[in-house]
Amino acid sequence: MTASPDNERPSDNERPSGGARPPDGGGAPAPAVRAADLRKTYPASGPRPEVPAVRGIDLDVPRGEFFGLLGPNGAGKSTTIGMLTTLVVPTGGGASVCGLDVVKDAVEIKRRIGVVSQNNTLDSDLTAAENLEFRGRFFGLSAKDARRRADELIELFGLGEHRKGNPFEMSGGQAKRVMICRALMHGPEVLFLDEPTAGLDPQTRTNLWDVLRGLQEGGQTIVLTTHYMEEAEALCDRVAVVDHGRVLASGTVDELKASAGADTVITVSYDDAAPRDIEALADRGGITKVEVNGGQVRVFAAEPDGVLGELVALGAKAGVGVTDASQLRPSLETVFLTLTGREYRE
Ligand SMILES: Nc1ncnc2c1ncn2[C@@H]1O[C@H](COP(=O)(O)OP(=O)(O)OP(=O)(O)O)[C@@H](O)[C@H]1O
Repeated sequence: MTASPDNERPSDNERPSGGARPPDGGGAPAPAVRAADLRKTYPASGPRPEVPAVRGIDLDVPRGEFFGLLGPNGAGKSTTIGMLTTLVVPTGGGASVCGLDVVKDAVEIKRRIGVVSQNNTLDSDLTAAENLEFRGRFFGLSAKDARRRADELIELFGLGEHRKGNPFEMSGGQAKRVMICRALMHGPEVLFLDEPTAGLDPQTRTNLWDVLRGLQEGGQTIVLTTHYMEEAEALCDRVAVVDHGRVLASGTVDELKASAGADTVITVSYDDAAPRDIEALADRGGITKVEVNGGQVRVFAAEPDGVLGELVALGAKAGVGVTDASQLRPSLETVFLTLTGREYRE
C-alpha cells in the first residue's frame, strides 16, 4: 500500500513539537534531511484499527548524499517519504528538510524539493515537454526559461523522440524519466524518489540507475525508497534498513555487511525434523550461529566452505532428506536475515 496525502491534521497536542530544525545562517548548510523519533499512526477507519506505520525513525542525510530507505512492502518507507515531502502529517517526533520543519515550513520545503512518486502522475492532457514547462511555470520560471530548462532535461534524459508524446502512451521507464525531469525543473536541493524502478524490467531498471548515478555525480542530493536490495547496493552511499516502521540498521552497505551480515547464510530444509546433532555445528570454528526451526536449518558462517555438504551428510545419517538448499553470500539480504531472523520478502 502506498501512503497517500492525508488531510487529517493532528490536533495541537499531538502535533510534532518542532522537529529537528538546525540553526539557520552561518556555518555549514543544514543537512538535506534530519528526522528524530519521527512517527505516523494512521487513525482507525471503520472496522480497520489504527495503523502505526512509522514508529520512531531517526535519519541524518548530508547534502550530496545518495541515501536509501530499504525495506519490504509495508515497512513504512512511503509514509516516511510522505512526511519528509510534507504530504503526510507526522503524529509524533519531527523532521527537517534543508533545515526547514516539515510541518511549520511545508510550503517553503515544497519549493526546495523534487518528488517522484510511485505512480504515473503526469498530466495526460499535456505532452511530455508541456508537462515539464507547466511545472517550470508553476515554480515561477518565465515561458522562455521553462522551455529552455525542459529542452535541457529532455536532452539529458534521452527523451528527444518523446517530447511531444503522451505520457500515458510511453513505456513505464520513459514515463518515469519524464517524471524525474519534471521533478528537476526548478532545480530542487533534494530529490525524493519513491520506488523509482518498481515494476520496470531489469534492463530499464539499470538504465534508470545510470540516470540517477549521473544526477548524483552532478551534485544532486537524492533520497529514495526501494524494496530491491540490489538497487540499494548499486546506488546508495548509505542505507537505512526499515521494517515494521523502524530503522533496524543504517550505514554504508559495507558497514552494514560488516556489522550485521558478514556471514554467508546457508539454509537447508529437510523433509522431516532436522537432525539433532546439527546444533553442535555452532561450536565449530568459522560458524557464528546455527538456527533450527522444525525441518529448517540456517547456518551463519564466516567460513562456509563444506558446510552445505555437511548438512546434507548429517541429514543422510539421520535418515532425513534435503528438499531445498540455498547459500547467500554476504549482502544486504544477509544483513536483513541477521537482523530480523526472517528472509527478505519483496
Ligand atoms: N493512507 C493510509 N491509511 C492507512 N494505512 C496506511 C496508509 N498508507 C499506508 N498505510 C499502511 O501503513 C503501513 C506502511 O505502509 P507504507 O506504504 O508506508 O509502506 P512501504 O514500506 O512504502 O510499502 P510499499 O513498498 O508497499 O509502498 C502499511 O501497513 C500500510 O498498509
